[in-house]
Amino acid sequence: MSLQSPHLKEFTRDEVAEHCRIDDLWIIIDAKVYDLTKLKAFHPGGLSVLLDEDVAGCDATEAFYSLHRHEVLEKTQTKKLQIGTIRGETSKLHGRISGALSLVPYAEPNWLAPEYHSAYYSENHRQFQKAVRRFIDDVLYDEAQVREESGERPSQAVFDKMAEANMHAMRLGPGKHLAGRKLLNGIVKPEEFDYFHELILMQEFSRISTRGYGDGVVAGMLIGAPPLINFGSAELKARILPDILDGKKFICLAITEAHAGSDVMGLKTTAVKSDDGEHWIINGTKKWITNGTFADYFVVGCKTEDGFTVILVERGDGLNTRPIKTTYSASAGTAYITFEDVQVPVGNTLGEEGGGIFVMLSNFNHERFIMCCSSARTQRLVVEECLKWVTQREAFGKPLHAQAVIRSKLAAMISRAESCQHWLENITYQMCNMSYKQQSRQLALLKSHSTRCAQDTARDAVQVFGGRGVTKTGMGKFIEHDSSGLPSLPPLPLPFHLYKRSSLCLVL
Ligand code: HEM
Repeated sequence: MSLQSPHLKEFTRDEVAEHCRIDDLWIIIDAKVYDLTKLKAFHPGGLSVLLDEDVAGCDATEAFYSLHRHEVLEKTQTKKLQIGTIRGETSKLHGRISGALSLVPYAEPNWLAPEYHSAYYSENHRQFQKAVRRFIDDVLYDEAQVREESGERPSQAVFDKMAEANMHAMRLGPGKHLAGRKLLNGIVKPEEFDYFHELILMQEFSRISTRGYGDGVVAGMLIGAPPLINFGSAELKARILPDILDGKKFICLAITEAHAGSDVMGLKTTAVKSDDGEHWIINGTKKWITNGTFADYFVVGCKTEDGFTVILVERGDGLNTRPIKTTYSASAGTAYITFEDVQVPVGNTLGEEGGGIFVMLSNFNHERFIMCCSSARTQRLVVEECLKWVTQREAFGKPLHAQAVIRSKLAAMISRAESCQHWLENITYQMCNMSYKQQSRQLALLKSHSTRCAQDTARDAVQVFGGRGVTKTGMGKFIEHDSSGLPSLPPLPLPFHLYKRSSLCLVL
């Protein structure tokens, strides 16, 4: 049975060739016939390129793919331009297939490639990976691309679907917070969920390749909820945690200030006890707070009489948030926060009064782990984009990959991605078997290694893509996205801004 849409006709190549004029302009791309007569006035690449003698009325497949991403053909406006197909021929090229593995070499961690073996992953991990990929492709991917650009935060519909699968809870890693929850339709039992499941989850999330939206999907919870889980009172946890894990309420970590960032003891926000000793009165500011614009709860680092104390503040009188513009998308909800005589019950203190530094440090290992997962997977995406580009792009009469200098860069990128992934898997195995305290040194070293590799790979990718590596749309858009914010590293063909990505920063 033919799946061809009824409005599409069949043509021979000779018939298409007759339509090669400015007022009657057809082309063939991958056995599909497009009428570009109306597009020509709006084509971002201009008219003259469409009238070239090897484009107008011709098979422009190669010319098209050397300049456009496949997604251009998937847009509704482009689909309307298709008038038919070439008789006796079928299309061979397709875009992303939901849930599928990439066929580009090195685009997937090698435990997912059929020819490789791994001592770390069980059959359950493999089933879990398939289900998570399908979920992310179906539920998050398209919205992420649109909202990264518009700056809107992730929709409540996405949060709800994530909650239904218990994604929010799983993203916090193994632990008691999973108890009694049905994880991704029951694919893994809460007590069997381990750090490899978490690694898979984090890496599959990184594939959406939208930094702001990615952080908008509750990065605040990843760093804000652990202090509540580990140091909050039973009453506080029972009242607040379920709504957070169910995606109904949002929490963030509010430590950094305009005055001090990593110098936590230099913070100026104060919390002073009320005369009756029942409340904290908080005054001060916080800056660069991920998810702050939409959070309901703020885990706030304050200067107190005894030193540094962490307090959970609920959105209310005296607390105001406003968005601040950053290198990445406003989808992340990055905020500047002001506290003016904000009154908080003393029962909202997390951990000991004056013991805030311990509360903060206690989650660093896990944060490092998350960053290592994301950094290793993002490098692989860059490798995939580069491999696709050097294959389809021709320069000096041959594909880019025929140039030795390009092959050398690709080899270096691939080696870096492999080294980060394999060290990560080894550490993940240790995490499944070591105490939390024992894990810290290895994780800190891996984070340093992985983020440096990511910077080198971003720099090489910009060189492979040339001007497209600094262009927000088109072929190099993911490379620009990944490298924007990085400080210039010589020798570069063009100046570019370098990147400060939470998952790629160099702090140990
Ligand atoms: C279905 C047919 C086509 C559609 C819908 C289309 C659409 C587009 C779009 C959306 C862009 C902007 C890409 C971006 O930066 O995001 C673009 C750019 C461009 N297009 Fe097309 N195009 C088509 C066919 C062609 C063909 C056959 C050629 C001939 C070689 C061509 C040449 C170009 C050029 C030179 C650019 C500028 C590329 C750049 O800035 O790097 N287009 N086109």
